[in-house]
Amino acid sequence: MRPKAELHLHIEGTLEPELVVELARRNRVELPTFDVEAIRARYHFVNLQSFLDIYYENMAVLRTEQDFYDLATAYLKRSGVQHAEIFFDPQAHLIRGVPLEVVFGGLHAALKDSDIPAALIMCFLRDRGPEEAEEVLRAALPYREQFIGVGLDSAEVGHPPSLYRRVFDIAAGEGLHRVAHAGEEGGPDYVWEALDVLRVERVDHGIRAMEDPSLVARLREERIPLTVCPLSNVRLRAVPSLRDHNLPAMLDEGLLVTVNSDDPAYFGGYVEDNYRALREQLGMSEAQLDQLARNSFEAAFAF
Ligand code: HPA
Ligand SMILES: [Zn+2]
Repeated sequence: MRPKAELHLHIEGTLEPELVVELARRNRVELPTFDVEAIRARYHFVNLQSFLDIYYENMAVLRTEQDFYDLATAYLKRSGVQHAEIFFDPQAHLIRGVPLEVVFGGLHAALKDSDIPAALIMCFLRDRGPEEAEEVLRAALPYREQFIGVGLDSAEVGHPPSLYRRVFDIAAGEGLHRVAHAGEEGGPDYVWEALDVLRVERVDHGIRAMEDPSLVARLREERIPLTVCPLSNVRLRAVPSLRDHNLPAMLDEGLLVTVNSDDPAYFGGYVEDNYRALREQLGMSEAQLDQLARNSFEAAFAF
């Protein structure tokens, strides 16, 4: 296995059905079913929103610092990577009454105890608006040393990056790195806004950037990394099948693309599974896969 870094991974998206059941029992949370296979059988998605509905629903089992510790520890043990920059969604927990100190406490301790170097990137839920994002950032500043950057995720279309200018400006002022999901379901205009308005240093997904040649030129010239998630794109129907994925074309354009798992518990695999699918289903060469793995270290913030 070639060494690689994971740069697009939502820690809540590593919540495997087995852990959902274990945590539900531990915390006495009612579930529609305690059958692991029945939980997994629900993971058929038609778009981003249909995934997000289940993703947020399952988070109900995450209640204590120990839960967040166990979640992150389980991921780090099975990630198969040498370095990880990990997203988390504090608002998804705050709105359920789980305080920020519980989330930071558990995740930070897990990263500290891990053999793999890892860092946290705090994401704003773009479908909850810019005011709440700013509140969360201010509430997180006492934990400033525990995260390296901010990101923007959740439902993309209708929630353009430009709405988040102020909170990203504040983050930049705090010396935080900046990334945003853009061009997953949204068009190239969302990627332009992420670059021009939010001043992001990496674009998460960004596959639809390929629809705009001048945007492709900008990304190439500035060597802006794109964190692509092939199995996620197939499962959320951002692409019809892996054979139709434009990842090889992105490489051919000279873009700094990387391969990542996004939400591996939901999309059928961790980073190595994504590489294997690219080899087996898309026929990508070992040289191309080597390039993608090297890119992941060049694109990392904290490596
Ligand atoms: O792929 C994603 N896109 C947007 N928001 C998300 N939150 C978890 N995964 C994703
Ligand atoms: Zn994502």
